[in-house]
Amino acid sequence: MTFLEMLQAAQQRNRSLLCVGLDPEPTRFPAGLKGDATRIYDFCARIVDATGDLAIAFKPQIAYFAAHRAEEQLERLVRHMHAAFPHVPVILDAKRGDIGSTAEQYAREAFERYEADAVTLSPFMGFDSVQPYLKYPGKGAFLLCRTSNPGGDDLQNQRLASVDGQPLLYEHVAKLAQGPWNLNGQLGLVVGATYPAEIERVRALAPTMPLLIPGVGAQGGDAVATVKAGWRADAPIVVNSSRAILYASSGEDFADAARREALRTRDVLEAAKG
Ligand SMILES: O=C(O)c1cc(=O)[nH]c(=O)n1[C@@H]1O[C@H](COP(=O)(O)O)[C@@H](O)[C@H]1O
Repeated sequence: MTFLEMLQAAQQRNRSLLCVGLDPEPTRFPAGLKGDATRIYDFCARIVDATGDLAIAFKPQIAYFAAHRAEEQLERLVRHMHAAFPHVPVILDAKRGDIGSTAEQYAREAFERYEADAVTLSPFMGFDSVQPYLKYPGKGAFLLCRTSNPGGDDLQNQRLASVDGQPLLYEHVAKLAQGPWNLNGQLGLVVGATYPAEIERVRALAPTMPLLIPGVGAQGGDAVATVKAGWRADAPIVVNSSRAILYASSGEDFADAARREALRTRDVLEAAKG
């Protein structure tokens, strides 16, 4: 099964475009777990169990584990995701980007060590920095294109005078990813929910690619506008929310509250398909 097929199957099975982001911050854990980095797995596994039937994907952010020396907890968590929800793909958010020989190690880390189904990558170093990830059949790679943060403007909105049609940098990334870089149909693009007009533009340039769209929830992106701009029946969108789900309650009921928020967001996204 290809990564794209996995996404399509999860979308249909769970009737969902919602990606549950795992960005565990021990200081925000509920009493009993609060401040204890050895309990990252326990916190995240409760969230996974409470939301897995509502998700098109899970997206653990590697920095939140590595910063606490919790890489082994991340390995265990991904194994748990695969065992409990085998039809829900896992996107490792690592935003890697390096020369080919180093990229081979990052690819091995993402796909062999952590057993992720897809990874996020920075395309800044060019195609040879992306190619090693494409040697893993069935795995996906999402390239940062038009990111959700305000500073995304600094480079991504610059015009490339040397390229035909003088596109903006993010438009050029979208064209490369839809065209010559997408050797085996493994690529997708990252576009922020905070910029629906740019989602629409990316969708026009990359009509068949899966889009990973973070920025609803804590960053205030418009979920309805996101779906209207990016969703197509034959090209999935994966709309990520992390903190709004993880920290929906700081009490003992955190997993139930996470489920309620995931359900609410899932339903808003579904309704917006029209
Ligand atoms: O690649 C990403 O996942 C990503 C790209 C982007 O443009 N913006 C963005 O927020 N992200 C990630 O998506 C998550 C958003 O988290 P919340 O703002 O808490 O929903 C974080 O893990 C970010 O690192």
